[in-house]
Amino acid sequence: MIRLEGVTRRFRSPAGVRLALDGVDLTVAAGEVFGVVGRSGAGKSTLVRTLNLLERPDAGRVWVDDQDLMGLNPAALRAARRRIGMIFQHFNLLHSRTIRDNIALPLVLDGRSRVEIASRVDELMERLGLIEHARKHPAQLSGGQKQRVGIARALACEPSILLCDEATSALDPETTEEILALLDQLNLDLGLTLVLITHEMEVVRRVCDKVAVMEAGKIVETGATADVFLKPQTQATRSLLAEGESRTATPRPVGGTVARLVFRGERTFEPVLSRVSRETGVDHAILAGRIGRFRDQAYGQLEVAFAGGDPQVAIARLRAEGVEVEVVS
Ligand SMILES: Nc1ncnc2c1ncn2[C@@H]1O[C@H](COP(=O)(O)OP(=O)(O)OP(=O)(O)O)[C@@H](O)[C@H]1O
Repeated sequence: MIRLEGVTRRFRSPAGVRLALDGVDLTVAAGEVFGVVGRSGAGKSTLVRTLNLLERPDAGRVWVDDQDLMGLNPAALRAARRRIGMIFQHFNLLHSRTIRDNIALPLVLDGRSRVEIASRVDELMERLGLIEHARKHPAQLSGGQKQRVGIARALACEPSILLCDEATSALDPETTEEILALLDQLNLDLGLTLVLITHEMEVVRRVCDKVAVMEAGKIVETGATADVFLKPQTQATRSLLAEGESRTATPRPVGGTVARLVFRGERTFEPVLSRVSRETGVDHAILAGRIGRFRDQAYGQLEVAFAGGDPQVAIARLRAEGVEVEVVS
């Protein structure tokens, strides 16, 4: 479990004082996959670096597994940090060392015996499909393979938490999917708590149970990913979600009632809209739409203009069928 209370971090530079974190409260439950999103400069990296005190807050508290990290002496903090692994956008591997030695490094620093190190590294290379690369150097591996090495190294001391700072941002879409599937599996197999910092909304949709949206050093919205993404409450979230949306054209103005419909789970695959149309005599034109998956459920979003009959009757029927309806105009 991770808990931040009133965490504040200021940076002083010739340009003045920058408030990177402004009284952040955050709770991440054990075993959760938690995403943190926001624009460049919102404070995401600073936030994730406070979780292991790589960045020491100026004010506030940081608890990890019921330990107050700010109150620990240096030796106790080093021990606590072993329970918190971290992976990075550019992998941060040692280029002069072999893959095997890169993975072994945290165990060597922790003073483990040679026998224990050998057996743990073998186990990690096996789990992450790296056996054939053991004697290679990082430069000989693809981006996806390097991130696997990063993950193996981060898992070496059996952490309960893995912090992922833009871990897929340097990877192509196919490799991103492969690494996300791996993180998803590690969460399920090991009960590992994951905190993912990302600017890619699709990453959050794909793997995160919960999400926090940051703006100017504050968390402006947080909750279950499906709730936050399907019913955003702040402009910051709406504009992040709107980026990369493919709207071929601004819809031509239409008369009548326009509504946004949200289908979740099994509803996504049922012909609810056409059934309601047929039974109520209310037609609809589809103005915009999207279907996809969150980690735990499918979803569909449609913007429709109702035509003919009584739109209120159709809306009441859709709601009775479990479709969420928001009337736009
Ligand atoms: N070491 C530092 N010295 C001075 N200012 C800093 C430092 N680290 C971060 N900042 C400032 O704090 C703010 C938050 O930065 P941070 O890197 O946490 O944002 P971010 O959301 O991770 O952005 P990005 O996605 O671009 O990495 C920014 O205004 C940044 O310029």
